[in-house]
Amino acid sequence: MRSTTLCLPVEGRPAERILLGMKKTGFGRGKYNGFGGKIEDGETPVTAAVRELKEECGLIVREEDLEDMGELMFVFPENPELDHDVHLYIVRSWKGQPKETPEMKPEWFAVTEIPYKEMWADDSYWLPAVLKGKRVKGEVVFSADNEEVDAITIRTE
Ligand SMILES: Nc1[nH]c(=O)nc2c1ncn2[C@H]1C[C@H](O)[C@@H](COP(=O)(O)OP(=O)(O)OP(=O)(O)O)O1
Repeated sequence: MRSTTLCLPVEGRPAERILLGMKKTGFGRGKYNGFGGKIEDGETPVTAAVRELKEECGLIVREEDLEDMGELMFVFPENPELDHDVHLYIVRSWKGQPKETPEMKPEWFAVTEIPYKEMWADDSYWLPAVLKGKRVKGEVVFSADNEEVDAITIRTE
């Protein structure tokens, strides 16, 4: 099973704005999402999160500026090869400006205007808690078409 990262740049504490990216290629194409991807051999979740953020939207962050917001497991019963876990991070400090890359088109949203209908179906269950500063741990089971949530267990800390 693969492990991935998902990093959410935000402004404000509590969060007032969030940077999301419209994914242009690969898994989750056509959806707004945080920035991240597979943890490669030899990487830690944190080093992978730093690399992916730069690759996908050009922001340069320090490892110590990543706030660990927990871990989620995504299960696709009809496509077990898609099963993966994701290490979640929030970051509030970076260098550079968000820029469009071949993978993602970044866009700022007020936290009151997050486009949940154009995001992965699980996000509306856990993202509000994470934006309030709560760490989450949980599991999401997707429907046969990978578009709906069939079951979800989220614990907040
Ligand atoms: N249900 C879900 N909800 C969510 O909010 N993010 C999800 C998600 N399922 C996957 N993701 C995120 C996690 C991770 O950042 C990304 C998937 O990473 P992958 O490595 O599979 O895809 P990529 O096409 O980005 O590949 P690489 O960048 O080449 O590693 O999508």
